[in-house]
Amino acid sequence: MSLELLDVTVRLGRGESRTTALRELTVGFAPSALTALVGPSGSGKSTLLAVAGALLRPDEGRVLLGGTDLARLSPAEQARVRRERIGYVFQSGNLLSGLTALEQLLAAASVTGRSPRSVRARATELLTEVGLGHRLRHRADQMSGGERQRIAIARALLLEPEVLLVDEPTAAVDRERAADLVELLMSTTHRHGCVTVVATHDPVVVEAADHVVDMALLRAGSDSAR
Ligand SMILES: Nc1ncnc2c1ncn2[C@@H]1O[C@H](COP(=O)(O)OP(=O)(O)OP(=O)(O)O)[C@@H](O)[C@H]1O
Repeated sequence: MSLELLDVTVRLGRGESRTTALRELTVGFAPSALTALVGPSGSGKSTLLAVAGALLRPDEGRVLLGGTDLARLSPAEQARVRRERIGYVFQSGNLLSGLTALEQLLAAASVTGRSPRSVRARATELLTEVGLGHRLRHRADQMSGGERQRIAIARALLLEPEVLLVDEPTAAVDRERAADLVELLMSTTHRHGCVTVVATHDPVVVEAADHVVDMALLRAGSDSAR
């Protein structure tokens, strides 16, 4: 199932700080592919992820996931799409305070109606894949930024979303770990056939990606895909 933004315009802020963050932007993201979203600071990468993830309703334009226009859904329908179809790995992490790494994943699964028991083995496997197998029972709020980011990746992958939106996944980790994370995101994308969009400045991600979309070129009216 592909994800398309058609003629999307987003204005943010009020009064003097009012900014057109995205202007008449059209871009498509293919399933079973990881797209690196690059571009200078302020070019709209985070805004694009928010619109693509039904976190922000565009002022104009359509956001098509399969046949569904996410921009036209009611707030309740958008919430359901967010819960059931989209995985987010954002810098803030949005982890729950007081819970261990493993509990973060089990709690996320229970929100979508899966029993903790049925997902425990898979959650353990994913945390091991992101290099936290030895820290399953450590509290996430006592871990580093990079470790918390890795928990957020494992949590998103556990729910096997159709769309995986990732903001700067390698910003807080060392080079070796960055390569491992990219490999995990790539293999998961290809295995599950999801649409993966990764906003990044990191050449490690750009090199590995199936496609690259440059916000600077999009704004100029075209996009670069390879
Ligand atoms: N709440 C807001 N109010 C007004 N303008 C905003 C707001 N949030 C973002 N902007 C502006 O919208 C534009 C796009 O911002 P966005 O955060 O999407 O860029 P980005 O490419 O993700 O940047 P970075 O690489 O620095 O994270 C920028 O010009 C930014 O200043």
